[in-house]
Amino acid sequence: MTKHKLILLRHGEGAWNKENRFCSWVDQKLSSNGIQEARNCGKHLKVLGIEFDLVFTSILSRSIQTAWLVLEEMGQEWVPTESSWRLNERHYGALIGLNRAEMALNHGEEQVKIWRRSYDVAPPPITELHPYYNEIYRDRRYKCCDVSQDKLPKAESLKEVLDRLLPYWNDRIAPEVKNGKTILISAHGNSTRALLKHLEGISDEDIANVTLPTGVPVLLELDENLCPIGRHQFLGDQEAIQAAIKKVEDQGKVQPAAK
Ligand SMILES: O=C(O)[C@@H](COP(=O)(O)O)OP(=O)(O)O
Repeated sequence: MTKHKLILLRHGEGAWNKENRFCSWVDQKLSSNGIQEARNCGKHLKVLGIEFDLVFTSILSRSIQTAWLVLEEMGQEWVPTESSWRLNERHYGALIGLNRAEMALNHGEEQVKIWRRSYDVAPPPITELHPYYNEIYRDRRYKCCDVSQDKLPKAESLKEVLDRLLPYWNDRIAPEVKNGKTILISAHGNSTRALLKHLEGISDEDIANVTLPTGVPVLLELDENLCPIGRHQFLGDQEAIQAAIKKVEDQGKVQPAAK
């Protein structure tokens, strides 16, 4: 049986991951910890003998920077890389820039969980009054997309992320996987969750329980029809990975001191 190896990666920790703010389409760079996470990821993949043929990223710096650092650690900087807005993080709309724990205090942990992890509920849309509206929509990178600027999202559910990601997967990435290319997709928590949901056939309910920590490579093995052979695996120290997953889940809870 043909086995295609696909590595999915949520970028290393970004400055706003650290501050527990919804970052989404704001172009934050990696924190020093995030740089180290990306480097460690590259070291780990090198030890495993992975040889990439192609790399796909979003058009947000944290995913591109992560891919560079991974490739540098692996001595594979030459590997062709392609970036698309379709791999961008979920558009968190009006929540962009807000602190998750403060939102939990003001709106309740359950509401924050619905905004973060439900499949088909979108957060309230971003408007022109939002402090990051211009920074996002006046950015030149969004003039170079395969849709016009006015068609870009103003908020997205995970379902809407999958809807805009799927054409790129089907037309651009899947054919390369089928051709036997070993591929790294360096993207984001929710764009990766959307793709995993699609490839593994995870239900709308169960996807709420899939959480990705930063900088941890996820291995997915696929057969010739791109059906998964077994479940996705987090590569690395399993205990540390479980602790990192819990930390991401707890970001949407009221901080103990404020309870
Ligand atoms: O937009 C963000 O802040 C996080 C995801 O946030 P949550 O869905 O985990 O709240 O995306 P990423 O760091 O992967 O780019």
